[in-house]
Amino acid sequence: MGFGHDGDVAVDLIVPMKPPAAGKSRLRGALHGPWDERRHAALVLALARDTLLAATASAGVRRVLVVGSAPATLDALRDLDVEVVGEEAALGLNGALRAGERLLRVSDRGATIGALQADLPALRAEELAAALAEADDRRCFAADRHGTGTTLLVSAPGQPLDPRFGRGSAREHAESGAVPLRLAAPTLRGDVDTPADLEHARLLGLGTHTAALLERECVPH
Ligand SMILES: Nc1nc2c(ncn2[C@@H]2O[C@H](COP(=O)(O)OP(=O)(O)OP(=O)(O)O)[C@@H](O)[C@H]2O)c(=O)[nH]1
Ligand SMILES: C=C(OP(=O)(O)O)C(=O)O
Repeated sequence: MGFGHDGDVAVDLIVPMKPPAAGKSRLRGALHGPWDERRHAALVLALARDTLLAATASAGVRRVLVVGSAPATLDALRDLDVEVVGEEAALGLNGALRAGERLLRVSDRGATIGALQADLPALRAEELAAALAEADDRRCFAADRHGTGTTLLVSAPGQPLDPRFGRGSAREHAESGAVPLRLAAPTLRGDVDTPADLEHARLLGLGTHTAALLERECVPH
């Protein structure tokens, strides 16, 4: 349980996403010019694409399930090694994560389930793998670089994920008994909610899709 055939940890990850044009509203000032739905959605999808490429390349990751509130808006991600499903109803962020967990447990009741944010464009597979290894069958979380949000929550094998994402989620996860991961993992903690976060991720080293999009959009650096 929680281990792959080779004896390594094996985690099924859920990545929740709103429609890209609607999500990440605090990032609306990141691109130049008047806000444009199509360009904003392209940025949000680029962030997700880089996140998902790192997640699927990470040791210790078995499946990656993207749970979208409107999955048709996520078609651009279907060429990746991920599954894309929709919520049956508007469930909210934690409801969508619980729905993803139920779906994954149909295949493996004893699975180790993780929730990963979709806005980690500098994420390195090695850092995610190290975080999953440190979790070591305990319910654990990685706080974001500000210490307030959560970028990764992992269940114990076969045990509830019990997601408490939202404002102040790092504290909520700690108070619910999840163990804070200690490793530095700056790219895992570098979620992008604001233009300042995007600049921080750029300093860490953006994934190729976000970097190319910013280059096309002529965002100075
Ligand atoms: N499937 C699903 N994903 C959600 C839902 N609400 C939020 N998310 C996703 O969860 C992640 C974190 O959500 P939030 O912190 O609310 O981010 P956001 O709403 O995209 O960003 P802001 O508009 O800037 O607050 C983002 O990737 C969202 O797209 C939901 O109801 N269903
Ligand atoms: C919902 C969360 O993320 P964000 O930083 O995108 O608000 C969270 O950290 O729980």
